[in-house]
Amino acid sequence: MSNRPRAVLVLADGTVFHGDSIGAEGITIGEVAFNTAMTGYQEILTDPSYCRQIVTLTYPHIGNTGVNDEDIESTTASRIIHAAGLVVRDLSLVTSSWRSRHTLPDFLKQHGVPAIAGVDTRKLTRILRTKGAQAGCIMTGHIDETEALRQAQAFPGLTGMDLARVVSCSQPWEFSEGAWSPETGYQAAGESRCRVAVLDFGVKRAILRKLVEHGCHVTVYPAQTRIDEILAARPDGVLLSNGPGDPEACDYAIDMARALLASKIPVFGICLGHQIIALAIGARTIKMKFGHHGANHPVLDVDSGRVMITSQNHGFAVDVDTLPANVRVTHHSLFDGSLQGFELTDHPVLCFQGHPEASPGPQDVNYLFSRFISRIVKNKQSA
Ligand SMILES: NC(=O)CC[C@H](N)C(=O)O
Repeated sequence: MSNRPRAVLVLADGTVFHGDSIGAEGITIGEVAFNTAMTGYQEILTDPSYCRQIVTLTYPHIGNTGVNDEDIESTTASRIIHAAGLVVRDLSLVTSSWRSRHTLPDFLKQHGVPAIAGVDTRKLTRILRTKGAQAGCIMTGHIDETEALRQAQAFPGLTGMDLARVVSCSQPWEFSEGAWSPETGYQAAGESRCRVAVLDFGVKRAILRKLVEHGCHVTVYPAQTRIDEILAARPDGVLLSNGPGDPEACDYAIDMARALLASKIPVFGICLGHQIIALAIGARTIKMKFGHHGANHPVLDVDSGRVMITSQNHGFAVDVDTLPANVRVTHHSLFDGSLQGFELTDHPVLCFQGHPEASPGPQDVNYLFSRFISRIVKNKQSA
């Protein structure tokens, strides 16, 4: 037994896991999700899409490379870690990376996020896979298991929760950071070829960087920005970002997307953005049993017949049976057949459920950014 302070993770079904506290002291509740990525705990913790979720990493040894200043996905200085809590099997005793600035426990403490180590994450994952996603509570400091169970059971669940407006920025702002290289760090934006408006539902920095890398001048807008304000800025393309919570609860974004589709501006929807566009055209979304969270999910690119290994993080999905006739399915999951990508036959719109920007994960579907930019260039030429 270690001499670290104790912690418990209590699931809403009453299962109790004992372990060590490796983060902030206190209590946190959220939906417990498991992520199978072998690397990238820093990107995962700071991805705004994990708001109100307690992340369990199935890879057993976590913290080895510490935390650096570059791999933070959050765009807001006021909230760096978005995950509600962290569950790991084994915390590395040693931190080693030339970029490391903090240890993982120090980072968690600094940002007030409770975390537990020493948990049998295989057992936990099997429970989540078998019974489906459920709420949980991590409690550290003074531990009262009955109270932790009460709190876990009181979590209302992510269905119906609009979290995009919670994590979004409050003012429009410009982003100009390009790709990272070990020699130069993040490169400054070069000359821009087009102007892209990004609707921030909880956007990851990696998405913004990809746009800059492709020669876009990027303006980021709050989730509830009115369509007139976006169109008044005359963007050449619009990106609807990833984000946390239930897409169906984002009625303002669905209305905005519907109005956007009435224009002929090229649109790219990623993850929550993909779901919002699907809702705007009359399809439905459903809560998945335990979602897709990982960096090794095979997805079929229907056009090329090639299998892409993708980064995924979603708990809701578009119901493929509710798609209208003007949808052309471009990608589907080879794990469970769920919809992964579509285009519209009557509008330059492309949508992807996974994460083409990776971060963490493979870069196989990076080509969607080039496709979006070539649509923009084509549209500009024909205007
Ligand atoms: N990464 C995302 O954008 C997630 C989208 C949505 N919140 C879901 O869980 O399905």
